[in-house]
Amino acid sequence: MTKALELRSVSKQYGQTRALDQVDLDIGEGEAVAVLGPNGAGKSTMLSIALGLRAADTGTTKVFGSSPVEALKAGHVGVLLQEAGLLEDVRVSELVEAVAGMYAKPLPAVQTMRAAGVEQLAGKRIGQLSGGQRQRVRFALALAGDPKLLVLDEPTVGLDVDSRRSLWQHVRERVEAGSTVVFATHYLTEADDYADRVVLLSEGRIVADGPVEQIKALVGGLEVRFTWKDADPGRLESLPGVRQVHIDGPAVTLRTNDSDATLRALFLDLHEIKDVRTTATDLESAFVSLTGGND
Ligand SMILES: Nc1ncnc2c1ncn2[C@@H]1O[C@H](COP(=O)(O)OP(=O)(O)OP(=O)(O)O)[C@@H](O)[C@H]1O
Repeated sequence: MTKALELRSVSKQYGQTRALDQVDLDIGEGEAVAVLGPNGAGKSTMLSIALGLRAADTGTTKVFGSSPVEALKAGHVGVLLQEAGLLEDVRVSELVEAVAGMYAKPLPAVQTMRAAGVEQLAGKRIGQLSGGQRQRVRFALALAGDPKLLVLDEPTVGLDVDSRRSLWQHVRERVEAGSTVVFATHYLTEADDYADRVVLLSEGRIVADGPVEQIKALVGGLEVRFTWKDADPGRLESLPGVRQVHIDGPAVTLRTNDSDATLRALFLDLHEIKDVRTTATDLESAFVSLTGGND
């Protein structure tokens, strides 16, 4: 089966900064993949190399089996980049129509504008739009060619809650119809809610790659939270199953491989604790643990 995206040993250096270090990545058609990582991890660099907008120093990149530039020319790829410039003097509908006109099989402009929530803004000039409205126009331009692959770099930055929801709803509809979506985000809940797979980047390297559930499982088990006024870290560390102890004032969080054993020992031993809760490790904890928490 043709892959939507294939990176092989891709490296990129800016001066002394190694932005990408031997990255291998395969994304199949129909996948929804979130690229996560702290600031400077290499997310934008990786996406722009995948799009042919920056050249890698070494390695190869293929989009639907061709070079990224050929795939773009063929109209297979729609792109939303961080803070991409827009022409200030043209009206929204004119811009959407102009971009659609560059593709072989575009969506009707009205449909694109409706999908991106900019229908009501069609007659406005770009220069009159707010930051969030501009971001929705960028999304419209990414959709204009009805692409098989959507690449979105932090697509919901600056969007209000309703606009975010509607953007993701549209993205999911496209994925369900067979399109591929790759997006970079800092919002872990977006990866959790809208991606099937998470690629975690840290210092230019992929440190984890898999289904959301698998990434969560990598850091393992459950968290046990409770309050204990004068928590004794040594005692907590010696409880069965406990891998990690975090104390913040009276609030204690334990990460454990064996929550049953941890809870049994807690209740037997420590009568002063209150408000015990257990929760599955969330993506945020997985992220902090796997990237060293420098976001
Ligand atoms: N044009 C450039 N010139 C020099 N250094 C650059 C350039 N672009 C990126 N870098 C550096 O490369 C590294 C990776 O940057 P990149 O923008 O890919 O990270 P990112 O994960 O997208 O970060 P963010 O979450 O902040 O958007 C960073 O250390 C950054 O400072």
